[in-house]
Amino acid sequence: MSLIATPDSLTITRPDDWHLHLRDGAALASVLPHSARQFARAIVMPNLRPPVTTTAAAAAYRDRILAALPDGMRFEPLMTLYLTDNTDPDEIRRAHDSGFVHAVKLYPAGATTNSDAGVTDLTRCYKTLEVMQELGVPFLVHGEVTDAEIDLFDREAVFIERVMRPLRRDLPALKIVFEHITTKDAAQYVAEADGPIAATITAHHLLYNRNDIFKGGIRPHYYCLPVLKREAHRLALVTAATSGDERFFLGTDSAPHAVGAKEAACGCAGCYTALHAMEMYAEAFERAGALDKLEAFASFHGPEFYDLPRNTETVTLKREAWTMPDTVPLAESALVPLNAGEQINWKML
Ligand SMILES: NC(=O)N[C@@H](CC(=O)O)C(=O)O
Ligand SMILES: [Zn+2]
Ligand SMILES: [Zn+2]
Repeated sequence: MSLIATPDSLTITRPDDWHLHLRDGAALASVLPHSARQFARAIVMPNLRPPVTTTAAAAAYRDRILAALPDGMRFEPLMTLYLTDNTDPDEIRRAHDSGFVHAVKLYPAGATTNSDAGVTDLTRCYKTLEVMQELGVPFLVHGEVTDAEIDLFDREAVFIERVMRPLRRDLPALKIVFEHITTKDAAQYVAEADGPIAATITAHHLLYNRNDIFKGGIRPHYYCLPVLKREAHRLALVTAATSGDERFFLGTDSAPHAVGAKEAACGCAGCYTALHAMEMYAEAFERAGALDKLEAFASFHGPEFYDLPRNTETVTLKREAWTMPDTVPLAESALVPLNAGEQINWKML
C-alpha cells in the first residue's frame, strides 16, 4: 500500500478512470489531456457517431486517441465495443484476441447520448453474451430501462428487476459492471450479489443530489443520465464507495458536450469532470471521513476486476484552494465544466 496521508496531503497509487467519454476528432484533442493528467488508463466508452461496434473500429479509434496525446504525456486507452442487436459472437472472439479491447458496452436503445443503435431486447444478444461469459469479457451496463411510462427517477431500480436479475440468472458467470450507479437499490444489489459483478460510481453522484439540478433555477450542467437522485441515494453511494468493498470502483463518466448543446431548450445529458475528478472524489471521501479508503477505490479495485496490473507510479493530492475555469475549449466551441467558477479545495499535483 503506497498511501501516505497527512491532514493536508494524500499520496496514492496513480488512479484509473473505469468509465470515460473521450469523443473523437478535435473534441478528443481538447479533452484528452485533462484525463491523461489525472489518470493512467481509462475505459473508453464507444458511443461515437457511428458507434464503435467492431474490433477494427476500436483499433482505429485507439490510434486516434494515441495520436491526440500531447508529447510527453502517457495514457493507455482501454477500448470497448458497443453492443448492438446484431453483434456477431465472432466479433467478441476477435475483440478478446486483440488484447486492447477490454469490455463490451450495453446501451439500451434510446437510454442516453448516442444510444440509438443500442440494444432493443437483450435476449437477442444471448449467443454473443455466452461467448463473453466463456472468454471472461466484461459486460458494461448502462442500467436504465427506456420505457417512457417508467418515471425517470425509477429507471435504474426497475432495470434491476426487469433486466439485471434475469440476465444474471441466465448467465451467472458473465462479468458485469453496473455502470454509474445512482441509487441505493443498485448499491445494495451489487453489494449483496453473488458472482462477478461490480459497479462504478461517479464523483458527481457522490457529491450532489437532484436538488442541485434545480437550485435557484434550472442548471443544465448538473443534468446527466442516470439523473441525480434524492439525498438518501447519494448517501448510499457514499457508503458503498467508502466501504472498502472491492466491487465498487471509480468511473467518472466525464461526458463533454459543447456549451450550446447543454444550455438549450432540450439540453444533452452529461457532466464534464475530467479536469478535477480526483479533487472531487477527495472532497467526497473527506466529507465521509474516509480519505484512507480513496486509494483502493480509485487505484486497486478496478484493475483487480479487469485482471490488469496496478499502476506503479503515485500521485499527490494537496489541500489547496483553486478556482475552476468558467469554460474550457472544446474543438471550435467551448464546454462548461461541472463546478465552473467555483472554489475547489483539493489540488492534484
Ligand atoms: N452520462 C451521460 O449523461 N452522458 C453520456 C452517456 C452515458 O454515459 O450514459 C454521454 O455520452 O454524454
Ligand atoms: Zn451511461
Ligand atoms: Zn457514460
